[in-house]
Amino acid sequence: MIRIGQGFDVHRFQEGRPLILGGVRIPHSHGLIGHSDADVLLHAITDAVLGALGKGDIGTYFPDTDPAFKDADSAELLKAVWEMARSAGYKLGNADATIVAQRPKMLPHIPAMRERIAELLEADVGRVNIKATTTERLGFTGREEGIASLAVVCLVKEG
Ligand SMILES: Nc1ccn([C@@H]2O[C@H](COP(=O)(O)O)[C@@H](O)[C@H]2O)c(=O)n1
Ligand SMILES: C[C@@]1(CO)OP(=O)(O)OP(=O)(O)OC[C@H]1O
Repeated sequence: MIRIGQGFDVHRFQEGRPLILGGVRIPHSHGLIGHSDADVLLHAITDAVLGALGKGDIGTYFPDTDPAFKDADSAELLKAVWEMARSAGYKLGNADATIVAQRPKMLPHIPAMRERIAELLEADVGRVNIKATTTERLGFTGREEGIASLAVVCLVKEG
């Protein structure tokens, strides 16, 4: 059995916040704000896993009104969702994601993000691909107001 899910998320920049993407701290003047640590890449991947499972979205399980998830480590949220996939008998086929950001340059940080995401999804790093693009200074990402991420996840189960 093969199941596919997609995810999309956006978070706003604020000066002086830590920037955490794909579970990796990235040096930058601004970080993202949210109820959690605002890891927009892990949120998109979490939603893609839930989409593949047909189990709703990240806010269904971790509401942004619940103080329990204030400043939550998004890696822990993805781990909990991955446990749902694993207990249903799925393994990662592959994950592919795009970070939409004018700055900072993501390329130097992508190997570390791939390693961390592969670890969270209990898969070889070759099954995880992360890309980055600017929007050529157009729109909210181009104005550096925030970062968007998109993700697709394919889950596979024997039989
Ligand atoms: N924040 C970003 C954005 C892009 N990259 C890398 O640059 C390449 C060219 O980006 P364009 O938006 O001009 O197509 C892109 O393919 C990425 O490799 C990046 O590292 N960080
Ligand atoms: C992760 C959660 C929960 O802390 O909060 P945020 O960091 O605001 O992220 P978002 O992608 O807006 O929605 C999911 C939330 O429920």
